[in-house]
Amino acid sequence: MADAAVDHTPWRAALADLAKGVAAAAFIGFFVNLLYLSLPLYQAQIFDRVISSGNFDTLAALTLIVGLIFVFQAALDFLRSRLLLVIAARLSMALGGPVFEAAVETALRSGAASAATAMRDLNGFRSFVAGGAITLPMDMAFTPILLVVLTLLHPYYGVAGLCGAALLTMIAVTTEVLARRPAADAIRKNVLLQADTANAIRNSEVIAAMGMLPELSRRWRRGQAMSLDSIEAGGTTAKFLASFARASRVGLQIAVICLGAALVIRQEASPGTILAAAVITSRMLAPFEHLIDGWRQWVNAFAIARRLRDLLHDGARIRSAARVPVGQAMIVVDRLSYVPPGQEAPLLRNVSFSIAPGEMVGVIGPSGAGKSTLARLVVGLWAPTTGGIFLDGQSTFQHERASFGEAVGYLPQEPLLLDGTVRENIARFRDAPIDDVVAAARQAGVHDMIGRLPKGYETPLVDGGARLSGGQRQRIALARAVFGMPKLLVLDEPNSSLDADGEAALIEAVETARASGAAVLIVAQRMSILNKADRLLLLRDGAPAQYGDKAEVLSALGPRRRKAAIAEKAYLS
Ligand SMILES: Nc1ncnc2c1ncn2[C@@H]1O[C@H](COP(=O)(O)OP(=O)(O)OP(=O)(O)O)[C@@H](O)[C@H]1O
Repeated sequence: MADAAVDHTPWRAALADLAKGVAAAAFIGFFVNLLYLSLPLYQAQIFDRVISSGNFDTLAALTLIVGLIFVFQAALDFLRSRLLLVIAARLSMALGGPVFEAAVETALRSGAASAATAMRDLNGFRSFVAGGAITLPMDMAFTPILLVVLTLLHPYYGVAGLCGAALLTMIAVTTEVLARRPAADAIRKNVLLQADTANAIRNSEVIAAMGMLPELSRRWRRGQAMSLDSIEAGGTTAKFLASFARASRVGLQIAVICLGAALVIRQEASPGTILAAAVITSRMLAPFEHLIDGWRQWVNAFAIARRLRDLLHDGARIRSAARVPVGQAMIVVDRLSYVPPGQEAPLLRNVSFSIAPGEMVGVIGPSGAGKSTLARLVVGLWAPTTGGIFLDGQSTFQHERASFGEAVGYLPQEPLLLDGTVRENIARFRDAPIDDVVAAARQAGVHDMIGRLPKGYETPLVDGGARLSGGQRQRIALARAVFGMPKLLVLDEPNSSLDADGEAALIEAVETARASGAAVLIVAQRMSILNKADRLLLLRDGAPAQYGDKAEVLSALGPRRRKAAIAEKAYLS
């Protein structure tokens, strides 16, 4: 795997942009915090100057100044929040596309759940940046200044503030230690529960038809109870310690007032310092109180950032980024073996064959022999473990996807369509002229069927075309596969849902593709289409049992399969 292709650009660029934005927010935050000091200073002046002198002009002037300061401070505070919202949106915009692409790519190897996690992570990271927690370190960085002011009022106030900060930090650390495991457990169980829900919704027809809902509902409620248990276990501890922290902050304020009163009685401090010290202590301890919740958010944000970085790294690493147009429709499969990641037994062993332009090779074999696995490897969804698959001399796995996709048509065994119109689906969501779309539909023999849909080519499809019949879906997916006259056509059981008419249309579509010089690989059970193949490959347990001339391979199939082929031919004719 070419490490030279490693691309950190989107992640690094987004982090650099984030760092700049956060630095600007920190700069504004410094003044927001600084201006808060005007309140205790105002209080001290009122007590020590205005009340003793009884001067109303001084009172009015001080009040006006402090009022203006607070208006300015509120404006700065709003500016900081707004800036964080903008940075979060920019981060989302910058990473959205790359994360989406990497998530879809990763789903090929790690399944749909990991892709869904990636999109949730991106959202979580955006909320973290937009929310208050990201400013926590900035607010805490102001603590030394507040401590100095407290100490200047009287060293004992400084000592009290320092003790308060230490106590609240200890509470935050204890909360993190005690609640971390149950919180992680609750998140894990909740993800499973969500997957269970999505699965049930996807299979709602089967569930309703066979009355499986009560049992599934019981299973879901068991999962929900377990998830709630974990939430409660972690939540109770965290809530108790958060209440304790809140009470401690109020208690510390009372302690500072009490300390101030004692200092005034002993004439070591002026009365004005009492309220000023209480307000500054409260302000200084606020971020430490939020540390209990903020800590968790920072830990989560770090975990999310690591996952997103790895996802973008892995997603970008696996394919080449350079466009290489496919010239000749020559596909070569060379001593191909495939072992799925994390497994030991190979699904395919030592498979070799080639297809020249205009040729067709059929793949047959019993269920589970590895036919679909071979089709997926040929279109470069997975990386071969050993050996290779080359289209026009380039590895089908490493090939840059857009230029590869322009030359390839693929019809998977379970052809799902995407949400969008029939036209968009056939055109693979490219901005293609309608003539090309109609040409592909005609080639797949589906033009008339589309004409009978409510809005013809503009009919919107939802849930992967769930409201179409299996045969309709398969034929629209065939039109999508032959769209743009691909040079390599890989069809995995393209006739599994087709009637005789559909089968005839399929044969015609494949013949047209071959006549235009396409190489065709077809996985099929029925002989009608296989009769058109130049050569057959018989797979058994992932290994080639027979490869070559059609008649030779069929003779190796045994009498039962031959009899079935003859009966099928009679039915179709
Ligand atoms: N991602 C995967 N990880 C592990 N095993 C897999 C994976 N995909 C398929 N398999 C296994 O590989 C074997 C071959 O599957 P494949 O779908 O290629 O068979 P097939 O010949 O197409 O069967 P059928 O005719 O029933 O479609 C099966 O045993 C299947 O369970």
